[in-house]
Amino acid sequence: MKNNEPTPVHLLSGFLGSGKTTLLANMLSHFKSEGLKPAVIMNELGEVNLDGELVDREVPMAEMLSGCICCSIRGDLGVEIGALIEKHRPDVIVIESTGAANPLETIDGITDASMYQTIALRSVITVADGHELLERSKSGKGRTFKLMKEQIRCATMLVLNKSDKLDPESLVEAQQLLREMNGHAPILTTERCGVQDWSWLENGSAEALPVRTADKEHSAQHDHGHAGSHHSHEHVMVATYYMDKPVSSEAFEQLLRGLPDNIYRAKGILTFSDTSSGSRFLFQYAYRESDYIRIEPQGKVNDVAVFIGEHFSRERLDGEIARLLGKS
Ligand SMILES: Nc1nc2c(ncn2[C@@H]2O[C@H](COP(=O)(O)OP(=O)(O)OP(=O)(O)O)[C@@H](O)[C@H]2O)c(=O)[nH]1
Repeated sequence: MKNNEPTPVHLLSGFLGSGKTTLLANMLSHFKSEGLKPAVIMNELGEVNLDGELVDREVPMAEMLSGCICCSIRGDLGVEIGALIEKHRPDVIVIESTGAANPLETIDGITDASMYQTIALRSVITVADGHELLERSKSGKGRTFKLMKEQIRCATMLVLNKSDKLDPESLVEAQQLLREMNGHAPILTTERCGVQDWSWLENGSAEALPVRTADKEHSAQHDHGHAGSHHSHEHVMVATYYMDKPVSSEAFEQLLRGLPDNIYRAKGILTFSDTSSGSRFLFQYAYRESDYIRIEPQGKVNDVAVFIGEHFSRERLDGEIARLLGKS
């Protein structure tokens, strides 16, 4: 991992018992076979992490117990990520959320963390138990089904697991259902999450959920690395820009005012060039309202702006940020 490159983060979501831990174990073997050093954050609602027992003991792991990362212990996520990076310098971090977690809230928690840590959310992988999904879709209501749908909708990669429990006809039905709920994410059909080709971890999903720095040189490298797959997915959810210098507060406010409606949330930490020297602000933007709080962060904290929305044009935002930084 190069020093200034954000650590990629993959979020594993999926309903209780769908096969998340099975997939996690397979993912970790894959990373290790590539010579990469993974680290894991596991979240359990209970007091003990039983799944942790199933995962390779050599892999650094933080356990967040007795609460759900999407709500009660969300603030701790950044602290845990920071501690993992500091102590183990992993090449990649995988977060397994509880099956009960609301994925949008969890994504929000990760982007909160990216204000304090140099990380980049690269993919949201949702595991679905095909049989369970079909059963629940037949009744078509209830909170569980709603949550399942939400987890599927947010995914940049869908794993349709437990294919052994479905006859060929039901398998096609389950695939179609996933496609209806999420028109963008590729679908992998698996038994025991036996993924054969992991290449999407390095590129496909990263393009679907681009998180990049505003640094030109870095972007150029990034673009070069992924040449050819640039406009294959437009389902953009999060765009993160690490700012390498102060920006004008007026120009920034203008950028926020000009955001399209499908970018509904933004937040970050910025140093403004037109306020008294060294002034750093935490900004929040939601539902077209922005809010600034003056802060004095302890230790090294990046200037960063995170934008969250659906299907927005990343190119346009890239351009706006470059202009803000006086780079175009
Ligand atoms: N039949 C069948 N069972 C599977 C498959 N994949 C996983 N399982 C089993 O399903 C159970 C749940 O798998 P896990 O990987 O623990 O699922 P999880 O999503 O992490 O579960 P929670 O931690 O409870 O949310 C385990 O007993 C697995 O052995 C599959 O493809 N087919």
